[in-house]
Amino acid sequence: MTDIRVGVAADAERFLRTDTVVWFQEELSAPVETQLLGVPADQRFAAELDAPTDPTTYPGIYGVYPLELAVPGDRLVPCAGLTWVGVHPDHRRRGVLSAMLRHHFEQVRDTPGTAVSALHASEPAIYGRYGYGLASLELPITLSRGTTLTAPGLDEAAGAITTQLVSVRDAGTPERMHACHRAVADMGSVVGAASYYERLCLSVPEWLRDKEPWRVLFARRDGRDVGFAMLRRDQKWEDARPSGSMDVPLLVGDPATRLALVRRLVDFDLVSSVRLRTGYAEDPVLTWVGGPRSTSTVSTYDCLWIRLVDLPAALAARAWSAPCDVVVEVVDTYAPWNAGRWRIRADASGAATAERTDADADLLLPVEALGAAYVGGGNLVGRVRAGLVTEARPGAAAELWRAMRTDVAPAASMMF
Ligand SMILES: CC(=O)SCCNC(=O)CCNC(=O)[C@H](O)C(C)(C)COP(=O)(O)OP(=O)(O)OC[C@H]1O[C@@H](n2cnc3c(N)ncnc32)[C@H](O)[C@@H]1OP(=O)(O)O
Repeated sequence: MTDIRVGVAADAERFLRTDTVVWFQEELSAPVETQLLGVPADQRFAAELDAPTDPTTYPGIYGVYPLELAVPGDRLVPCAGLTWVGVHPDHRRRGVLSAMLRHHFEQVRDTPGTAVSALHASEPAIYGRYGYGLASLELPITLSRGTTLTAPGLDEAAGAITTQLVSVRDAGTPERMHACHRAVADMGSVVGAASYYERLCLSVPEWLRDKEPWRVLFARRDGRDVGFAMLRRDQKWEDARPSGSMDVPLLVGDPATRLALVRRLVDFDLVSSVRLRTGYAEDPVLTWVGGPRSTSTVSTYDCLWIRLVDLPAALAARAWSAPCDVVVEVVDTYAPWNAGRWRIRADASGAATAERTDADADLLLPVEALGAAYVGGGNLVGRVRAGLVTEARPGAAAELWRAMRTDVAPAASMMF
């Protein structure tokens, strides 16, 4: 078999061209570095083969956005945001992705301070084999114009919010978005680096065509930004009646701020439906409107996939919900340094350690089960019942799960 070598992609144009072939996209007029904004040059990687290949593209590419993940305990921890993954159609199904992911895990392992990798999957069947667990769900919610949102306990705080609509092209918009997001990241969501918000605010002509530029509705309290909704409207008329739609990929703020923002979003002139791509399993929006049948539609998709790359460091980085003392036997093919037996102990203060042990295992689990449970979304008892985790000591899965679960389900993470 041909050898596959993975390293930094020195040729940015070749990297971009590979992406264009993989995703069968039109070529954009924006400069190469503009299109790659947010992926630092030393975080663009490529696979090369020993055999001769097309010199204008790479056989495979991937990139990493430097992110922060909001974990239990109200903390932001560094997280490698795996993205731009693509294998040239001529080289698929020969192990290029597998080689790139082995490389990615070694890179993350060797990056001080970063213990987890996360992604959004193009197809859900790809990443479980590499140790990523499905950590949260996304429930896009569509609301009709004028939907009533009932939240008596938040009315006063929401009433103190004013809103301001700006364009992504207005000076300072990415910086304001970044500052708001870092200040109020919901548990389970990710926050980008400053350059990621510049990327969100790019106005590439081919992405716009007949569409309005993205806009940002900032929420302000006492003269300060406290949240925002990113939005775009699409004009439409049916039988001479306005039936425009609005797309909202990002909604940030504490509950009262989100209430004020959503109330404003369902009260835009000429817009008859608002699609919040930010919904999640325990999203208060679903409660405020009176349940799923009070929406126009609500659907369910996989959202963030999380992979523990440095298992003991990752487990120690979050707060734990209850004490536990459980020995787990971890199966990990792609990051073999995690494989084997670990004693996981959490105390009443919420601190936890994972240490190597020779003691008998209480639980046998694939590393993706810990990734799925990392922000409190993937029920370990449910996995035992589903035959995906094996319990040697009855009650061990419940003990570990009670320590890892969280009071509310993880929020949906923004797309990256
Ligand atoms: C985080 C992100 O960026 S998500 C974006 C992912 N990229 C895409 O979807 C772009 C289009 N697809 C591609 O570029 C490629 O098909 C990739 C990247 C998904 C897979 O690359 P390949 O080099 O073909 O994968 P590789 O040969 O290493 O396959 C490894 C295993 O995954 C399986 N696999 C690969 N792709 C898929 C898929 N789409 N669905 C199910 N299984 C898959 C292979 O069958 C193989 O299984 P095996 O180990 O049991 O034999």
